[in-house]
Amino acid sequence: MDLPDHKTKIVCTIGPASSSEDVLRRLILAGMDVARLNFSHGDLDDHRIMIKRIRKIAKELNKVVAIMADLPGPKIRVGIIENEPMMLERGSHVVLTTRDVKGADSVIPVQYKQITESVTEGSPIYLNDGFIQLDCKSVVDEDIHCDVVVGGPLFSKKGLNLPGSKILVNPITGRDLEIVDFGLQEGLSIFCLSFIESREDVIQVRNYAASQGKDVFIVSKIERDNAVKNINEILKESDAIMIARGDLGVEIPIQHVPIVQKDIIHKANLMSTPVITATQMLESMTGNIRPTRAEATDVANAIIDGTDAVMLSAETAVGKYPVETVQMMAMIAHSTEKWRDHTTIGLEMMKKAIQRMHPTVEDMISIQVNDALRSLPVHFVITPTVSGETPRHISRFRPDVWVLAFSRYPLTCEQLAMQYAVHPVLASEKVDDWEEMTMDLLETSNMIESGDLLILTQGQVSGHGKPGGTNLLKFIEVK
Ligand SMILES: Nc1ncnc2c1ncn2[C@@H]1O[C@H](COP(=O)(O)OP(=O)(O)OP(=O)(O)O)[C@@H](O)[C@H]1O
Ligand SMILES: CC(=O)C(=O)O
Ligand SMILES: [K+]
Ligand SMILES: [Mg+2]
Repeated sequence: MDLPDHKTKIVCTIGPASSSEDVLRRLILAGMDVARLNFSHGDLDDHRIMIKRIRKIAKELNKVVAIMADLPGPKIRVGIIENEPMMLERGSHVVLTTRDVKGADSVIPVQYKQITESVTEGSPIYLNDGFIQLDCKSVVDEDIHCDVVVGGPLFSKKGLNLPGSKILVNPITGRDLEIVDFGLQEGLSIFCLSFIESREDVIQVRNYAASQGKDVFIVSKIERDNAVKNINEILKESDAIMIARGDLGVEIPIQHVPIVQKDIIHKANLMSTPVITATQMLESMTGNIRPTRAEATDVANAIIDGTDAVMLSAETAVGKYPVETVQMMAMIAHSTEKWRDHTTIGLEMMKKAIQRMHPTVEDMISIQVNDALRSLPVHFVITPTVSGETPRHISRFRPDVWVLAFSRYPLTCEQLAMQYAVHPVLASEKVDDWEEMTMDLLETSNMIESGDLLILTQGQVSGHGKPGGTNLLKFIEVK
């Protein structure tokens, strides 16, 4: 068993720059915990190949690497631009059209047919993550006439945002459900829902999978104003949250993003819901070997805010330095986490907040484990788990020792790969004495020595493998 020297988890978007076996292997060795497949790009056959390849290499390296399918949702995109990039000049006039044409001569095709109903005179329209801004002047049949307020180069398939306008399509599209079918067939369980607005959207996908007899792990992407407003109800229904700052930073005023990030992370931490901070974290490393000071600080601040995982998009999908970017992220995490160990303010705040919210037995166990970690020189926390609940509860306090989560269930291990300070380990089906098994493993891996102190959490032996039953805390001194 190899433990990294940072506890923040790293999510990498896989794309042309990272799809070879060699790069994937180096990404995993550099610290990739979760591979994100963005189903907005590539076809299902490409994704099938990637799933097989990632699984094969993870197995060779004996490492849990989760695969996360990010569904397109109703993301609006421009179509194909003939001579890329199309340069949009400030003050000039362009036409967005739903006609089936290629982009040329200031005419830009858009795939979302109802855009002509969504916008009216005065509606702001953003392209390419908000870098280009248009102002709607008039809608004539299938054409939207616009002034360019902020210009720039436009490439094919870039996103289009309409903050403040009503989007006339359900956040969960037919295409999304087809991809869920595909993912379930390929043995995936983790799905990211793009542009959701309410708990109903999450429930729809969960019920859809349940109707096929499958459990899914849902990562709700917060990238619309309504999702920010409905964060409490969305958190209750979701298994994880992603702060998808790319679209979020256009859908809400960009100056609100930092505080929304802190607020959502805090709420997710209290509920033991893992949270991923995404987009532009080390963006300049797409082309450069070093990040900017602001980017390095952004990664560190997200960790200090309490994020479980940090995510790379273009940096690993299409960047020049995918492996170096992951190494950089790991170094920033390592350095930042060392600082966190010197503060207990977070622990006290978390304890008070949890005690105000009707704590359960599991909440109290997690508080006691973390209290013990502050007072005693504990080496590891060992949490045999069925659903992953116990390690998640303990992890939310951001402990400075590893929580070793042993599970018989491969999907539980994958789902724990995005959890701060939790190291999932796939255990054999046959284990019945967890204490004996884990002690043997730690000894043979030379991870413990005589006199070391460990904590083991245990549930009632019900024989049903029913999750949620952890009610014992045991201190073990290594003989
Ligand atoms: N599988 C892929 N194939 C080709 N390019 C990809 C792939 N995945 C990502 N990219 C590229 O990397 C960039 C950043 O990736 P990212 O996943 O953030 O996509 P996005 O298009 O901005 O949309 P989203 O809002 O869904 O994240 C994209 O603009 C795209 O050019
Ligand atoms: C990741 C993503 O979808 C975003 O940042 O918008
Ligand atoms: K997507
Ligand atoms: Mg997005």
